[in-house]
Amino acid sequence: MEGFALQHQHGKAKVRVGRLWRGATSQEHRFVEWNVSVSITSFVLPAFTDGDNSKIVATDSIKNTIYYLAKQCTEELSLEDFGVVVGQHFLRTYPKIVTGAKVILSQKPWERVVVDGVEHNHGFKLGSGKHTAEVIIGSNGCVKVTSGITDLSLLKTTQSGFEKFVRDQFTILPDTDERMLASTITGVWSYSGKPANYQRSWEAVKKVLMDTFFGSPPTGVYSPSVQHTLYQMAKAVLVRFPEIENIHLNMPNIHFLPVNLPTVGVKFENDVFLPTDEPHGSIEAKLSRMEIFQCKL
Ligand SMILES: O=c1[nH]c(=O)c2[nH]c(=O)[nH]c2[nH]1
Repeated sequence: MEGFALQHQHGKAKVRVGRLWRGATSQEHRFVEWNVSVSITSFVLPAFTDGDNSKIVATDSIKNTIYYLAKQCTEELSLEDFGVVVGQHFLRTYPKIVTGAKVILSQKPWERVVVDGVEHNHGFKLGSGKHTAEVIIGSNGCVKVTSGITDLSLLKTTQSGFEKFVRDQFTILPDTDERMLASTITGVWSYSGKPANYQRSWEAVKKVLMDTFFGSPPTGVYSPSVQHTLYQMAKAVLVRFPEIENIHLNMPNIHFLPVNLPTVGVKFENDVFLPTDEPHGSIEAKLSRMEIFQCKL
């Protein structure tokens, strides 16, 4: 091809879908709001090189297919399972054209409202922490699923410090064993095997992440750094869920700056803060299971 190599894909990005399941017998409505992006790899090189569109599945058709498949899913299903349905559709419908599909999804955190301790049949409010997923399907039908969470904003007002770090001529920050700890967490984890229920699994992972960040309600748990807390959170997930093979956590350290007003005699006593968004500490890590190599003697 004219001495060049071209890698290409096409699809539709950010297709917004609301899906309501009304329940045949109960009054209880189930509702999700999804954002779906599909990207397919296919034999459409002539479209790029020669203007021959004859093998292009139109991105408009891809968008319409997403709505069609949402309609076909008459039973409630998880974000991940819908991603698999969408990806497999294109490979199965066009086996001679489509060689792979990548589906990136997110779910708005609508959650059922509870009124006076009773779950509402059809009332929802926005919660925190957005469920994300990515499904990659190869030409051999092999499916790779990752799940994730974004915008999980957590804050604790004590049981956090940062001490004994490198000191040089640029160091102003004092050691402290008493500070706020706040982060807006993004996490992505991959499954080696399919969990019984992706949505239940996602909720359980979110709970483990939060419980580990905060520690027990009365006393909490001391965090000597964001790094250490991140590691504890990631480790707790891998220990608790054998079907998860790795987890990547991004935990910006969102600073609450001490307010001192010396001219009027106001001294910071961990009471009045200046909340900030930027700049923030940028701390991320991926924890994976070690592969165990067995020697044959
Ligand atoms: O938990 C922290 N980790 C750091 O690496 C760091 N750096 C910094 O200035 N404050 C903090 N806090």
